[in-house]
Amino acid sequence: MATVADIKSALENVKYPGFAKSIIEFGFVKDVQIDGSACILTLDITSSAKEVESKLREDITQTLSGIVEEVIINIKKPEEEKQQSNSTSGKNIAPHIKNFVMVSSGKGGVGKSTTTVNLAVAAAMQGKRVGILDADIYGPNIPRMMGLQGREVEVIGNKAKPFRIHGVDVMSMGSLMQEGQALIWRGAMIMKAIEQLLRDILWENLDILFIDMPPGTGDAQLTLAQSVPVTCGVNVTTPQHVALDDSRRSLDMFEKLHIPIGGIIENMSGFICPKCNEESDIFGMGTCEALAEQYNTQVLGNLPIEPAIREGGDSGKPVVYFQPESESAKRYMIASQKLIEYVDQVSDNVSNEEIQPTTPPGVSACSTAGASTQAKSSNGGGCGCH
Ligand SMILES: Nc1ncnc2c1ncn2[C@@H]1O[C@H](COP(=O)(O)OP(=O)(O)OP(=O)(O)O)[C@@H](O)[C@H]1O
Repeated sequence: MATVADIKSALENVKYPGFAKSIIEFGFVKDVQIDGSACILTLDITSSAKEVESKLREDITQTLSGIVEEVIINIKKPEEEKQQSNSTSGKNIAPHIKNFVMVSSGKGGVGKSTTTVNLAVAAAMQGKRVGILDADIYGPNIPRMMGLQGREVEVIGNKAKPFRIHGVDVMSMGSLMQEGQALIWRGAMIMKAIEQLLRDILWENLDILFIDMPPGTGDAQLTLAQSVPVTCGVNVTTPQHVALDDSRRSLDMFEKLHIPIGGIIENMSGFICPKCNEESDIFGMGTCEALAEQYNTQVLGNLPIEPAIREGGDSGKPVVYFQPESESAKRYMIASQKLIEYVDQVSDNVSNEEIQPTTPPGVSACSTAGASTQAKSSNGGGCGCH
C-alpha cells in the first residue's frame, strides 16, 4: 500500500506546465491524504488558466496510476481575472485594473515620483484599492520613497508579486534590476519592459494604478498608452516659466495620445518655512492656472517646497501618510480627491483604439523596414514619420 511519502516522491516527477520545476519544488502540493485505495491531493496554484489545471490533472493521474487505484485532486486557484476596466475598445493587457493614471513631467527632477507616491497613498487613504507602477526605467526612485530598498521581490510561478506597503501595492523597475545596474534602454527594450510590468506582475483587482513615467515624451509613454486604455494623465511641473514650456510638451503628448488630462500639479510652488510656517513665493506661484485653462484642465494642487516632503521621500515615509497634519499632506489629500472625481467622470469613455500601431506585426512604428523604396522616397519615411 502506498504511503504519503511514496505519493510525494512520485509527484516530484510532475512538472508545473511550462516550467522545469516540479509541483513539489514550487510548493504547490498543500496536502496528501490516503483513504483506503484512494489518494486525495490538494494543490494551490498561481494560475487561473483552465489549460494549466487540466494539464496538471492529466499528468498527476497518469503519474499516480500505478501507485494508487483512485486519485481525487482538489485544485485551488485564483479567480479568473475579471474585466474591470470600462474600456470596451482598443487594447488592454491588464483588464482587471479599473483605471490607469499616467504621471508625467516634461523634464526630470520636478517632483514627479514624489507626487506619484503621495497622490497614490492619499487615494488609498480614501478607501481606493491602489497600486504604484514605477515605470521610470532611467531613474526608478519609488523603492526609496516607499521604504522598499533592499527588499527581495517574491516570484510566484513566472510572475512577480508587488510589495504591499503604506496601504498600496508597489512594483518598480528598480526592484527588478540589480542595484547600481545601468542599462542602455533602446526602443524595443522599453516596449517589452513596460508590457512586462503590466502583464507579468501579479496586480490585484485595483481601482487605480498610478504609473510613474520616465521624464519627457517618448517610447515608454506611447507603449503604455497602446497597451492599456489610460484613464487620464497628470502633469507635474514647477512654476517657473521655463518649466512650463516643458510642461506644454507633456500636455501636448497627452492630447496626441488621446489621454484625458486629469490635471496639473504645481510642485515647489512657494516655500513653507519650517520655523514660522509662513509661505513665501520663490519660483512664482499660480503660473499653472493659465496653462490649465489652455488645455481645458484643472490645477489639482500647489505643493510648496517643504522639508518634510523631501525627508519623507528620503526616508521612505510619504508625508501624506506619516505627517497628515502638515500643510503639504492636506494639499495632497485635496489633489487626490479632485483626481478621483475626475477619474470617476471619464472612466467609462476611455479608449486607446485610435493610437494602435498601424504598421504590420514585427515592424516598429518608426522603422522603415518593410516599406518599399518608392514609398520611402515619396513619403519621407515608410511609417508615416516625415
Ligand atoms: N515639494 C517639495 N518639497 C521639498 N522637496 C521636494 C518636493 N518635491 C520633490 N522634492 C524633492 O526633490 C527631489 C526630486 O524629486 P523627485 O525624485 O520626485 O523628482 P522626479 O521628477 O521624479 O525626478 P526624476 O526625473 O529624477 O525621476 C527629491 O529629493 C524630492 O524629495
